Amino acid sequence: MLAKRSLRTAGCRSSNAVAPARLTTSRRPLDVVCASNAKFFVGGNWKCNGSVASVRTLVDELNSGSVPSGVEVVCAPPFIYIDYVMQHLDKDKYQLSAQNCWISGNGAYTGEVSAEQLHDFGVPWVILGHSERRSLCGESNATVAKKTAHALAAGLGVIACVGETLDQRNSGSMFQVLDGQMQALVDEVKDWSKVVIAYEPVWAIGTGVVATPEQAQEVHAYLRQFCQSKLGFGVTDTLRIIYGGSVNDANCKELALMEDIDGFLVGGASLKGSSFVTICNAAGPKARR
Ligand SMILES: O=C(CO)COP(=O)(O)O
Repeated sequence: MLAKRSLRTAGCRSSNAVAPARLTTSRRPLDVVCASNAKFFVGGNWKCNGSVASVRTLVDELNSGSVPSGVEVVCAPPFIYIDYVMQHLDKDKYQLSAQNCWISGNGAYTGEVSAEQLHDFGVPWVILGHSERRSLCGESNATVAKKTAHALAAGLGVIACVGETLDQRNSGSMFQVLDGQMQALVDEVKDWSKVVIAYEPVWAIGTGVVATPEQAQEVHAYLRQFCQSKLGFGVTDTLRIIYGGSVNDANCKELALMEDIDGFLVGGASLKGSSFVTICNAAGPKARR
């Protein structure tokens, strides 16, 4: 494990929020590290939501919204709607992402979509290691890391997700869990220039219990220092570490102010065009031309 620091866990935003229990560790404060110099990054993970009609409406809403050119915005529809979204979403504002891909190339893998196929079809990004795939589909750290390396080799950019459960946070194993998830990636990934790390605490996903800006900042700084110690400043200078978990149009600005938050991965609020566009505009001075 890396440096030691204390965790502040009070102050969740939702009235029906269940705040993760307070805990302290004997961690030392982290060295100050610089936040990423790359563009602010906002991803919309539509998950397994939508219909032909609702996707059409969402695409229209997104196209009518104004997004700063200094923010990189990526939308991740379910596979079945990618073609429609590719045809109709404004490419000047939005890029496309898949939500998953297979661990290797084309072959006898019924029901899967390969990174090579995504690249061939013109999809530049893929989300890998989302906690829903880890918990519901049994994807291990090693699987996620191998998928990431394969997708990068196939030419995709990867939004690689990490994050702890509430039990792990409360029992004090959060940093070990994050270390394990990150180390697996460090072991497999050779070129980090097309990797975005999404810190998504599982207890904040779809719960309305957003991490406080301080909670998110603390983990982002930890992850950045982890990468700095393993990969060097050359990588962390441009590595985006984005936050996901109950981000919405009301809480995004406050989170975006934190030094080490380089963007967001948005679930529920990405299904409403106006909310997602507001989140894309939360970068403030972090939006780089
Ligand atoms: O899982 C998420 C994005 O990948 C976050 O989902 P919510 O924004 O709905 O909490």
